[in-house]
Amino acid sequence: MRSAKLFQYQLPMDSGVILRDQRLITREGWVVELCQNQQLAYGEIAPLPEFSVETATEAGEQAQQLLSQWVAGEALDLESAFPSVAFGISCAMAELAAELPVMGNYLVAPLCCGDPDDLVERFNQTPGDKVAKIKVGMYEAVRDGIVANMLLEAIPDMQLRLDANRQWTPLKAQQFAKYVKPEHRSGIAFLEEPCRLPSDSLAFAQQTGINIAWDETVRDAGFEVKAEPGVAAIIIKPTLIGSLARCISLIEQAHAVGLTAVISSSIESSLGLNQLARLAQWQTPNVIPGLDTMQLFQAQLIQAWPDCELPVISLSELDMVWHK
Ligand SMILES: O=C(O)CCC(=O)c1ccccc1C(=O)O
Ligand SMILES: [Mg+2]
Repeated sequence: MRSAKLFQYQLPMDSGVILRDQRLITREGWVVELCQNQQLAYGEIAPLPEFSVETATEAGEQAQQLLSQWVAGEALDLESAFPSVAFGISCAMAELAAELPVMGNYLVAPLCCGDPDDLVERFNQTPGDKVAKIKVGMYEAVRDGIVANMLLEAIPDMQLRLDANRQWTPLKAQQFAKYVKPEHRSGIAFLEEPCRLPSDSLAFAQQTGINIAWDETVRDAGFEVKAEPGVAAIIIKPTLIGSLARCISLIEQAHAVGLTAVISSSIESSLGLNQLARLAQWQTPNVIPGLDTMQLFQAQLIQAWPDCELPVISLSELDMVWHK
């Protein structure tokens, strides 16, 4: 016997969360509940404004269709579903089948704003490799270069991940690189998407010896996982990519050609973030995931994130919008 429910959630965000051109005041999404033989399983469907192709409304409508099929015992075609819907439903199905292991990797790469004392303190509080991430490309490229160089000098045993989100022209990317001393460049684990064009990013990596990672490019039509000089990693944001099976296939392809795969958040609530930590522990056990996004919220959802003190909104407080 099967039944399914869909709940709607809205969570208040911290005041300063900007997505591309838009301030994100509330995070909106859906919680899927699957029930089979009295066993319950959950998943989160949360298209990210400015990043997802689908809206929350469209995702909710498609989720209802797919959940109806699931209740009727039909096979689901998640590969043609919206990525956020495919991810949320496949997570709930994997939980039900006890395929998604319970243990998570909660050692996130701290998102840091450039203060080395801040980072040193965070590293002192957490075990594991020292890996941090900074966003670049928002201010002067030269300033970004100086900050990166300073952090690498201050914490020599740290691996730094940088993320430019395609903000630089090739010239600006060069200006950045000029300020990172050659001896520090190996301390950069990777720089995500320096330039608008992937070909410019590749040329940058090969000219500067700074490794890059694909993030946006992974979601471009026709993307193929392949080893290329200067490419170290691919970033997997499941809510933007699709089903667990699709994410795992990309991870396996990356590993097969010697690339690192990094599971990363699309600003899911604590519910989805916990599942991402579990996916990371399962499929990329030796890689610190990019999941330091709880700090962007003012509340958690259903399941708390480790050591996060924000209030937790329970399932019974959500509106059930559909059930079958
Ligand atoms: O990757 C991380 O460490 C955090 C997540 C993150 O950076 C992100 C989250 C949502 C949308 C875009 C981005 C981004 O890569 O800039
Ligand atoms: Mg990015």
